[in-house]
Amino acid sequence: MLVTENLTFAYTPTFPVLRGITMTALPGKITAVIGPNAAGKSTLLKCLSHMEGAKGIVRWGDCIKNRKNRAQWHRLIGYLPQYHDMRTRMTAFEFVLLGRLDDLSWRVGDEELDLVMSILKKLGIAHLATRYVDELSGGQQQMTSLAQTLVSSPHVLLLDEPTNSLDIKNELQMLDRITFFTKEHNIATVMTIHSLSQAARCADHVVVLHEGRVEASGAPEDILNPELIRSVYGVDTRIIRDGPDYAVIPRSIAQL
Ligand SMILES: Nc1ncnc2c1ncn2[C@@H]1O[C@H](COP(=O)(O)OP(=O)(O)OP(=O)(O)O)[C@@H](O)[C@H]1O
Repeated sequence: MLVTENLTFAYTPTFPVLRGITMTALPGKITAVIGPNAAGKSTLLKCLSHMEGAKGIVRWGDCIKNRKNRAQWHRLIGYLPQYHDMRTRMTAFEFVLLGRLDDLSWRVGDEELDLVMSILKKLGIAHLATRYVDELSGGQQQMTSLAQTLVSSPHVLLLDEPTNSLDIKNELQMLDRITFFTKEHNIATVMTIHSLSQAARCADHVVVLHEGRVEASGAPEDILNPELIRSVYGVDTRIIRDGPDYAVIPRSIAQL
């Protein structure tokens, strides 16, 4: 289980961005981190990855993240940032293979090549294998980056707005594949996402961040209600639930 206890972080001393975050993310489950712009969602993922150090505790089982075990921590984590630079003359296959860099020697074995191809197939992008990544569309680049993140077989998957720039079909496909890998490989997935409807649809657990604090957390159906959304986002909404379908419909800016 990924655990954070009282996680506190500031880019500049006078402006704390994360203020005592305590949360857990279970293997085989998707934890969606939601909240308004600038709430601290991306910063939280950076602090869970090897990128930023923070006060408080981040641990995976008995392994507590610290400066000395950066390499070990790096191997546990697959991190897909919000923005990734794909301006490189490399095929999608080569780009994904780079995700195995820690395990590659001077010769790339058949096992590595098969693994890359199998991930591309499972993500439905095998047809992109020989295309240059700098010539792919935003959505295709997003999928290719996810493949690179998954190919290192992480225990924890940190996805920062993975559905950014995807059309509705690819958004569904992306979320379904994230769900598949999370369950199939028993990964603890933590994902930031702006669509409350999609968060409700695919997450097992939701953490609501507001001004760097956890405002609420729990199963989507237990916590995503118009009162909470009004107080966190300042928007009046209507929620429609019909079997597995869950839609959060924004109606107007709330008069607070
Ligand atoms: N590198 C940085 N240096 C200084 N301040 C930063 C830096 N990155 C983010 N911030 C600030 O930290 C706060 C939280 O930013 P963060 O990107 O974590 O929010 P977010 O919830 O992911 O927002 P969004 O939904 O807009 O992506 C914001 O006030 C932002 O301006």
